[in-house]
Order: sequence, then C-alpha cells, then structure tokens
Amino acid sequence: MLKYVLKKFKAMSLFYVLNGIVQILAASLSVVYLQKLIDKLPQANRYNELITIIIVYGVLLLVDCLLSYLDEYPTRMLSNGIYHELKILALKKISKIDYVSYQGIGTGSLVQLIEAGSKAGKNILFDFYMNLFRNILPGIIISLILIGTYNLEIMAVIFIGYVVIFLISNILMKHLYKIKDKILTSEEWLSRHFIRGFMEVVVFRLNKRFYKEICKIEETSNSVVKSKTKIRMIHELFFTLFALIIIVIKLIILFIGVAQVIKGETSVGTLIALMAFVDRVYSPIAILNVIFIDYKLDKITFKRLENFMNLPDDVNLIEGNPVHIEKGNIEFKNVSFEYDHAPILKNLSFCIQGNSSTAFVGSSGAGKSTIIKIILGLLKPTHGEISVDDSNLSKVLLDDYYDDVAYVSQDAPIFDGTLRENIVFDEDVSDDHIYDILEQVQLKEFVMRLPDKLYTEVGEKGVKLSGGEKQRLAFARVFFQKSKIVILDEATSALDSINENLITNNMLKNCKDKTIIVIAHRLHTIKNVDNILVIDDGKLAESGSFETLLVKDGLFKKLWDFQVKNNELEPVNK
Ligand SMILES: Nc1ncnc2c1ncn2[C@@H]1O[C@H](COP(=O)(O)OP(=O)(O)OP(=O)(O)O)[C@@H](O)[C@H]1O
Repeated sequence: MLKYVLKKFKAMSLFYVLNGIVQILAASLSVVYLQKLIDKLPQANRYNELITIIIVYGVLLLVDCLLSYLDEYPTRMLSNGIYHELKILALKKISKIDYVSYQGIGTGSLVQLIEAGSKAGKNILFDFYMNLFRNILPGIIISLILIGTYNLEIMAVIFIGYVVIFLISNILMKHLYKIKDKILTSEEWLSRHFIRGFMEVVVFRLNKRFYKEICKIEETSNSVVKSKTKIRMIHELFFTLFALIIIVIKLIILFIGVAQVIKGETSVGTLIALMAFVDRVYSPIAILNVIFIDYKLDKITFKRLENFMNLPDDVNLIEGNPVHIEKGNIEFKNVSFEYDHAPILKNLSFCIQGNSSTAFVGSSGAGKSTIIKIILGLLKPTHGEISVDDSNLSKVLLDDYYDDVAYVSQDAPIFDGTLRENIVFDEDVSDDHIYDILEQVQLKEFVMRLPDKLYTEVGEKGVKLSGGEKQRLAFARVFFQKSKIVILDEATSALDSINENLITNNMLKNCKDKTIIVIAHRLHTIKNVDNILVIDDGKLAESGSFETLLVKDGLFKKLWDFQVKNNELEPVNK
C-alpha cells in the first residue's frame, strides 16, 4: 500500500530527498570552510587571501537557508497528501470489500483504525523513510567522512558511541511495543463506545446507560492517557541519554584534541570543526533512534490498517460478465447459505418470473433478508446457483447488474445530504421531474412546505425526517432509478396503513414492466402481489397467490390469523 502511495508522489518525494541531501552537504561544507578560515587567519598577511573562503562560506550558508525555505513546499504536500491518500484508499477498499467481511467490522473501530492507520502510514513513509534518506543517513555519512579526514581516533570513539546507543534503544523498544499494542486496542474500544454514545442518544438515555458508559470510557481513557505518558517519558529518556553521551564524547574530544593542539599535531580550527561535527553526527543518530522507535510503533498501528486492506474483496465488483437485465427472471437452484457455519438458507429453490410481483413472507429470522442480500449479490451462496435472466449471478459483473436493480432496505438508507441528493444523487435532473416523483410517494406537499424545499439538509441518516418520510424518500429514489428489478425489504414498515397501501399499490400499478420483490410483515400490503413465497427456517414452506395460501391452511394462514387476532390488520373478507 505504501509503495502505491510513494509511486503517486514520486516526483515530489525525489525533490524532497534531493533537497535534503543538498542542504546537509551545504551545511557540512560550511563547517569545513569555517575551519579553513580560523586556521588561515593567524598566517594571513592580506585580507584578500581570506575573501574567497568567506564568500564560499557565505554562499553555502545562503544555499542552506534558501533550500530550507523551499523544503516547506514538499513537506506540506507530502505529509498531508500521504495521509489523505491513505484514507482515500481505505474508502476505495470499502467500495469493493466483501460484504460479510464488512459486516464483521464496527463503524467506531473502523473510523479509529483508518484514522490512526493513515497517520501511522504517513509517519512511516514521510517521517521515517524520507527523513532517513534525505537527512539522517547523508548527515551521518558526510559528517563521519569529514571527521575521518581530521582524526581517525575520534571517528572510532564516535563509532563506539553508536553501538552503546543501539544497545540501549533495543532494550527500551521491547518495553514500548507492549504498551503500544495495549494503547491501540483500548483506543479502538474507546472510539467504538464514543460513536455508539453519540449515535444512540435515545436508547442510552431511556435505558439510563449513559452514566455507566461514561464511567467505563473514563476508566479506559485514563489508562490510555497514562500509557501514552509512559511512552513519551521513555522517548524523552532517549534524548536525555543522547545528551549525556554527546557530553561525554565532547569531553573525550577535548581531552585528546587539546593535547594534540598543544603538541602542534592539530590546528584550533580542526578542533572547533570536530566539536561541530560531533553535534552533526549525533543529532541525526539521536533523531534516528527516536524516529526508529516511532517507526516500529507506527508499524503496529499501520499493520491494523493493512489487515483491513487485505480483507477479501467482492470479486464480482471488479470482474465478471457484462450483463443487462431485460426480462427480470430470477431463479434459485438448491441454494444454501451459512453464517459462520450456521445454516441460514437450506437447499432453497424457487422461480420469480420477470414483470411480476413476488412477496417473501415468514417469521422473524426465517431468512428473508438473507435471500434479498443474495439476490443483490452482496452475500454469496455456500451451495447452489442463482440465475438472473440467463446469467449465473456468481459470474456477473455486479457494477453492471446494479444498473438494473433498485433496493430499499429495512432501515431506509438516507444519507447526510439534501433531499435532492438523496433522490437523484448528483444527476442532472430538473426540479419539476423530482416533484413529479415526490407526488407519487406522497411527499411533494411536505417538501413544498420546507423553506429550502429540495435543498433541505436531512442530517445524518436523515435524522431530521420522520421514519415514514425517510421511507418515502427512499421510494422516490426507486421511482427515479427506473430499474428492471425493484426490491423492497420492509420498505413501508414505518408508514401508516393509508400511505403504505397508497404507495405500494402505486408501485405495483406503475411498475408492471418490472420485477418487484417485497418483504412485508403486515400481510395486507401484499394482497395484490402475483406470488407469495413463504419461508420457514431457511426453507420454502409454501407458495401461491394470497387467496390460494389462505385456503391452504398452512404457515401463511397461521401468520394471517395471528395478525387478525392481534388487530394488526383487517380480516381479508371484511
Ligand atoms: N451478519 C450476520 N452474522 C451472523 N448471523 C446473521 C447475520 N445476519 C443475520 N444473521 C442471522 O441469519 C438469520 C436470518 O436473518 P434474516 O435477516 O435473513 O431474517 P429475516 O427473515 O429477514 O428476519 P426479520 O423478519 O426479523 O428481518 C437470523 O437468525 C439472523 O440472526
């Protein structure tokens, strides 16, 4: 994934790395010219002899200064760009992820995982790798070479210092890993609980859950804060240790260097240059150790994002046979489906004729919505085959198929946007055409009364609308889509009986050239459908028209009698 991102920012990254290397070269050479200046000063007779050195020294400082300004551009472009690119990749993943895998991830955890993972990915690529190649390695190499040209003994001392630092870092790192893993798990837990607290206000308030939720969240967030502080303290310990090591090395250089200057073996300029190079050689090492630890910790965070990105895709969204549904026939041949080895559908076979209406009926949990999700291609059958027209659904390119399928789910899928967007997305359609559609779903008057009419924002999940308004809005989208197959999964459950009958009948009347599939609990709404399939425990119990099933005295009759007895509907013969 990071390779892909790097490729996308190839030119910018190259510029950033080269700019860093040139800056280090200019800054290091400026130290060398300063040393030359100091050493030549006592022997110089005329000012002119030093002027070239001063000019070169000045130019090097100027180059360093200008390049560090230029650095700002790739710095901002890359750090922000990489982070956003990773988030976009995560959204692209969601667009094609296998539906069962998607069902296994909670929104709260997913949001935290993508947010933290994208930041970690940015840190790995930008803060670690790019820093390593443009700053740290060139800094160490150039400084070591220059120190070596002055004094090999001192180079050896510096090398021993490196080894000591490396050993200390490794001991501390093992401790940090454990803390980081704990923090990540707790943060994902926190995000999940925060999001459910923010979203389920009514459920939690009425069940008086907020107090306990907040207590649990406080407890976990206290432990996260403590662990994060601990990690920072250990981090800072590195800097303190480096500072101590640098002091020791500088003292050693002074002891060796001063003796050599007295003996006339080394110049004062060289001693000053060496002292400057110790900082130049150790600062990158100090930074390297710290960013290496960050890199290792970020890898743990990024691994979680990678695991999510490696979840299986729905291959039918990426490849498959092109399809155009003309007849709208659907056939299930011995279809079985399991969730985690628990059988949900058992050897189910049925035929839905194109241009007809079919209803699935059955007790709660019988498997009706599962059938719908299989017809939609979201779930793949464990055994058996589904044909749509003459195509095997498992071989069809779903993106093509979805041009001909409209679906309204149980929980009316309204998204955060305007009423208009919720009906036609960003299609170029006249307002008048939208109002015609709204009339068919009994929503025109309501929209006309709103100050912003079609441009009214509906809020997250359509929070500013009633349940029935949301469902009617979702219906309007179906009317607009003009798909060959229309699937309504309890799409009228939030409507009053008058509106429910009006809209369903409107749909049945206006969509005679479509295949309509309905799931409805209130059985009076499906009186006019052509065929009813009664599902019981994942199997087809019986099928037929409304009247035939009532005569049969089977499961459908039982469900009907139960609803009549409980006053859920009017008896059919009244
Ligand atoms: N993601 C899932 N993981 C595991 N089991 C699931 C999952 N989704 C549904 N099930 C189970 O599959 C069975 C069938 O569910 P389905 O939603 O198809 O029933 P249904 O007939 O539509 O029910 P209802 O009328 O209550 O909506 C149920 O027992 C349900 O608990």
